Amino acid sequence: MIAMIRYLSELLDERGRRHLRVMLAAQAGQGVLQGLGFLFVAPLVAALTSAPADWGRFWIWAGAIAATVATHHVLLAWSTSLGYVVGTDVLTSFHTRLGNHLATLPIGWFRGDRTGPIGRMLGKGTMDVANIPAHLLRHVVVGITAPATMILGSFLLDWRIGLAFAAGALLCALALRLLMVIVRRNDDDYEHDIGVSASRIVEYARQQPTLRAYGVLDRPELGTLEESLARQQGSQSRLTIRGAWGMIAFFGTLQLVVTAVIALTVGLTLNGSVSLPVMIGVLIVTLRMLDPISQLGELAGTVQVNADAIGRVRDLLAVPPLPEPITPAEPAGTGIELRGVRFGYDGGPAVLDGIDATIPAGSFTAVVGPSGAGKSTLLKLLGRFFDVTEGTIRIGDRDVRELGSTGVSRLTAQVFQDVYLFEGTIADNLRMAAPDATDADLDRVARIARLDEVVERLPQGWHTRVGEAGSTLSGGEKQRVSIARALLKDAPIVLLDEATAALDPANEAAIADAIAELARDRTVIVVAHRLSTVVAADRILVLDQGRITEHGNHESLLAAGGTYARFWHERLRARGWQLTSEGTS
Ligand SMILES: Nc1ncnc2c1ncn2[C@@H]1O[C@H](COP(=O)(O)OP(=O)(O)OP(=O)(O)O)[C@@H](O)[C@H]1O
Repeated sequence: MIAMIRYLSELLDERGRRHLRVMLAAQAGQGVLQGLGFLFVAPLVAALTSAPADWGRFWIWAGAIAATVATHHVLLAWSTSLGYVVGTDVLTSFHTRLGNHLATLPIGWFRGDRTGPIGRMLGKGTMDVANIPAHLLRHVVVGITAPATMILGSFLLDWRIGLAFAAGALLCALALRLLMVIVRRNDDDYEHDIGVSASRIVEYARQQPTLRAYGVLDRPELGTLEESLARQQGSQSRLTIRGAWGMIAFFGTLQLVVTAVIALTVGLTLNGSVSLPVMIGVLIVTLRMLDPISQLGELAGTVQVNADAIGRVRDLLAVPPLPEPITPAEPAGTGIELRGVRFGYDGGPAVLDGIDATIPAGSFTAVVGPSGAGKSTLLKLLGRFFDVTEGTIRIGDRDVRELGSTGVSRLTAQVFQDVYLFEGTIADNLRMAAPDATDADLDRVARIARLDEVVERLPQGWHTRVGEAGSTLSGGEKQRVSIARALLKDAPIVLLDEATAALDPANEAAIADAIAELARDRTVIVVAHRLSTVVAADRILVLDQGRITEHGNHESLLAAGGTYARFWHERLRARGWQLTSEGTS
């Protein structure tokens, strides 16, 4: 609980932390007053049952009880409204901190399988975290401070009963801890499974055309969607059932403790060592204590689930951002130099293993190699989707880490295989690259990228919404939009991952022309899959198992008669550039 409060306060700014402190103090005050109110019953009964009745003392204690009840209610109203204030503070700060942090994470971190968990964290997770100060903390704080006050007070009534209460409280605390551990373990599994099935559902909906094209309804290697939903249901019912067993254990312990204390008190009263008013006071305290403690037990599962949500937010906030320079350096040119570049995903084995290459400014470089050689990874490192594990990548004589992400993004335009077009018109999708671009600018880049013929064909031209046009735009046409967008950005370096999918001859020729245009006065690095692109390149880097095994131009590599030449002749026969690992053996 202390850890949960500490995490909460980490999420808040100074004003929010002040609100949180005041709210906690008010709730603790509430608990103490509740405990005192019931403890005061014993002296009140003693004043009433003394012979003769001591009305003076009776009214003093009755007044004290009335004052505690009234103040308790004032604090209750105050802390409840503060709870909503802190909940709103947490919500605002949560979104701002997460949003800011996500913006600093390496682009490569945003893998498809993270969509589900992030979506869930920003939706349900947000509400879970805000729920803690708004609804839960009061019950937790009062559930601890009220019984603690009553237990301490009971030592004043009779030390033996006080000791029994203290031992019982310890047992109840252990049972509560057990309940929370059970919930935490099972909630972790449940959250994992629900994140996986959320990602699978999104994938299932998005990838229908591919799945149907191959006559399957699912990706068997990942298990069926039904299986992932069944796993989620399984972990949900385990959470519920095991949580229920934890609750039974907790409430059983509580009942046992209450029965033992009552039996002890009655026994001590019967043998004359405890007075009747003390017995009545203890009985009232014992029964009243059940209320906040039971609420604590009932809410323990929810508290744990919400505390887990905070834990996940902390984990996400702990993902190291890409280090950014305080003052980004200015590159002298757009030549690229890679020295001893090594990289492995998530600290795993090296996917690129000692890459050395020089890519002169204004050159057109094609990267070729078998599937899985590391070609796309190399492109991603050049775009600073990740930082290298070892070595350096320099643009214009400056390490990309000195240029910062914004600097690298300003210098590069990226055209990747999976062209993502945002909801909006074709013009909107292009203007993402240059919001102030005029219609004439759009027409100019469309001509170069051969997008003009696509726009002319569409009934609403530039104003065709991409959502509607999704079905009418082919893969090649989408890549033309992407190339036009890169042209509009007018960045000096273009990173292009050529589509592997087979294109019709018209699209293939259009894209080849567009790439040639792109390369006219820019530094272009293409992961090339088409023979026409490879031949057009000034330089070819042959990548195999994370290393550059050959480099040169088409003629020199053919003449060398090595891997490239073998691939070239094979692919020429196959009419396409689809290298496979087997080809190298
Ligand atoms: N996000 C990722 N996390 C972990 N491993 C990855 C990730 N992306 C790629 N890899 C692995 O890195 C290796 C190189 O992948 P990369 O996509 O760079 O190869 P490639 O040469 O571009 O292949 P292809 O031509 O098939 O696209 C592969 O073994 C791949 O499984």
